[in-house]
Amino acid sequence: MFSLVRWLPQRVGTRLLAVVIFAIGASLALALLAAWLVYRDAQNASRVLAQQAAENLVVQVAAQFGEDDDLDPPRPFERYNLQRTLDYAHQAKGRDIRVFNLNERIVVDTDHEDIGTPVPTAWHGYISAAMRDGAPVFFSGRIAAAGDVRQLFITPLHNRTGRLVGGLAMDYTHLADELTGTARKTLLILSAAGAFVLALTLLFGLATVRPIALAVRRLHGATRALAAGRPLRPVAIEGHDEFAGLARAFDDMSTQLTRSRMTLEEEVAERRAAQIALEEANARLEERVTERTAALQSANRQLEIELANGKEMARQLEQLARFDSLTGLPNRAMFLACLDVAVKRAIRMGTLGALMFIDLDRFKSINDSLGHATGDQVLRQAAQRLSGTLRSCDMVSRIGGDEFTVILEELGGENAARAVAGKVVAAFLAPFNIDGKELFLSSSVGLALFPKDSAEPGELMKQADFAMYEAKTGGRNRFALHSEHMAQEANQRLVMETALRHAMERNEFYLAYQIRVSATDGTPTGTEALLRWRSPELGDITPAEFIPVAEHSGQIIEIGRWVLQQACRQHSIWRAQGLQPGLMAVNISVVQFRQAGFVEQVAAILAETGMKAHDLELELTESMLMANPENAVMMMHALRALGVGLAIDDFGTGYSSLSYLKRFPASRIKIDQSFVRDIDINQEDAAIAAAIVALARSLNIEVTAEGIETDEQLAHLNRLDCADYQGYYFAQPLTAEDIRFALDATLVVQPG
Ligand SMILES: Nc1nc2c(ncn2[C@@H]2O[C@@H]3COP(=O)(O)O[C@H]4[C@@H](O)[C@H](n5cnc6c(=O)[nH]c(N)nc65)O[C@@H]4COP(=O)(O)O[C@H]3[C@H]2O)c(=O)[nH]1
Repeated sequence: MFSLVRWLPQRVGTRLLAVVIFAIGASLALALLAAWLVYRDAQNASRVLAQQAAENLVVQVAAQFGEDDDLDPPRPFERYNLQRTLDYAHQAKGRDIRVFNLNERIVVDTDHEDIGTPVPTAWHGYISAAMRDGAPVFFSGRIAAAGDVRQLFITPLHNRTGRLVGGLAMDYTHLADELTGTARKTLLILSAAGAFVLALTLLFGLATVRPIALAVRRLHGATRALAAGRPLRPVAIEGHDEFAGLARAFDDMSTQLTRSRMTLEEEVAERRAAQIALEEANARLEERVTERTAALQSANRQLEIELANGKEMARQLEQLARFDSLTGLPNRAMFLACLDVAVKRAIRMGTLGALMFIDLDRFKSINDSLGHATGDQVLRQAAQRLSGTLRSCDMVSRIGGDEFTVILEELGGENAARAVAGKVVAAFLAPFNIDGKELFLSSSVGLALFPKDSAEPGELMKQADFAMYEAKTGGRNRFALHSEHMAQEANQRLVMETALRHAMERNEFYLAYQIRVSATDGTPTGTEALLRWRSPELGDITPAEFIPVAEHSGQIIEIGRWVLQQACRQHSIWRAQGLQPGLMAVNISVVQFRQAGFVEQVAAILAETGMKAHDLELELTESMLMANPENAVMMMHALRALGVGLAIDDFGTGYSSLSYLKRFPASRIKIDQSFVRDIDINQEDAAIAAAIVALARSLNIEVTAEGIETDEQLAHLNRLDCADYQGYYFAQPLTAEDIRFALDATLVVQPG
């Protein structure tokens, strides 16, 4: 049975099943209706028959008593007749009948035992209805309390005059059973069959519809989820029916869909990312395009401005290329071009021209001490002064620094050139007024004539330069004309410069040492290292000759370091030999002093040679310090910090301001030879020497007098308060070897 129930839904569609159930139900309902109708008709028929029988009986009963007779109580005869009539009816037709009076007491009954008993109380209502309506009333009820339910009817009973005298109750169950028995059985069978079929159908329906509904609900839910785009879950209907097949197909489709959706989502995500990246790249591109456009526009504007300014700039560039921006005078390039033309013209025209080189004396120290702004103003005023002094046809140029040139053409003769040079020198005698301050400068002028001295511009320049150098070394504030002698000198300088280049590597230098002695007891207090150059080609050359050349060429830096190293090393050797060399004085050039890292160089040499710093004394010239006093003070402090002594050489020649002297941390002052030379015969020199000593003493600075040659000089100096003496009087500069012996000897100071 159950396997059938399970099998059926697999083969029958839900709708078909519903139709079948409906058809079976409808057929059963129709059959039941038909049976019920038959049963009802049979029942009605039994009632009609029963009523007819009752009416006959009533007629028969009524016929048994008189016209006005009553049934309460019935007369015996009447009762007898009535009883017989009923008994006959009972016997003939099997009908159970009773007659009751108006008091509802049974007066005649086919069941004799009930006569005289009241009718059952349950009948009262039906009796009243029948009496009131005058018509029979059918009902189901019990005759005895413990009896079966019977089909009964009650009908009123009248006597012959028509007066109501009681009622008649008849049990027509047999009749009804006869007529309705078949119909009732049919109805029962149909009902039972219908109930069974319906129950079976319901069971089938439930067994069939439930899984179907469940499957349909799951599938429906899944399709709705699919339609709404929600995540899909497996429908998972087991079995082999259409729903299971559909569910599998649906699950397969869901899996495919999920995969393709995931792929699609990935693709969408990738595309979205790509789109975002593209949009960002686009935005960046746009930004850059905007920036570039702005930059291009700006560059374009700039270009337009530059183009507009182009001509002006070209003009300015040309100006810059040919003219000096500070003074507005022609520059070196322009000057050279003009000189070339001037020389050629002079040759062609047979005239005389002159090239004038002008150098401003003391300009460097003004520039260093008062600053470049002041220096620039001086240069501008110098340019104006020159231009104002000369004729407009004379070409004034500035060729660099404080160097000016003038080209003079068509001169009457050599004297004319001298006259112009004299005018230039005179022009610089007047002070320069810079920001309310008066500055005194002078000029050194060199002259070369063309084509007389040379027809070659380069050579002319050199000649004029040498002449200017000559004027400068000759005491400044003057002019000098180029001469053969000068040319020779210049040539010699050139030769010397060339020879100097090889002097170091060929070991042509050596040091001489001049002893310095104590002014009180004449014992050696130190030595001064003096540089010597013995050139194989040029012979012995004095420092006074070659040091300016070495300074000019810059070779002095290398040479000076060598001197310092050599002197310190020698000092250490003497010490190692057990001598007491005292101080070692070493001359320092202005070029060395200005050199960056000079202090470090001194420290390194001391360390390298093992010499004690306090045994070393560096000699600096007064003019060197005054060239840039501020810087000099700084440098001197740094050197003193090393422990090195500092002597101001040639003191008295450099116009030191006393205020500066106070600030220079010098440990010694050397009175220049020029004051010592005539100290015994020249009162002024003697006074200056005395003043220097007094000043130094007041500043607690030691004094050395140098260049002492005679007893007279010494005698005069002995009256002053010098610490040391130095000069040929005591010792010539000697070789290191000779110094060894000299250091041992005690030199006696001759009293004046
Ligand atoms: N007439 C006379 N002269 C005397 C007497 N006693 C010494 N002298 C000379 O006077 C000079 C003294 O040196 P200075 O004043 O520093 O003057 C030095 C110094 O300024 C410079 N010099 C010498 N050696 C060096 C050096 O190594 N480096 C630098 N930068 N300059 C040096 O050259 C100058 C000349 O040096 P030198 O020719 O050696 O000349 C030396 C010395 O020989 C004397 O009694 N009478």
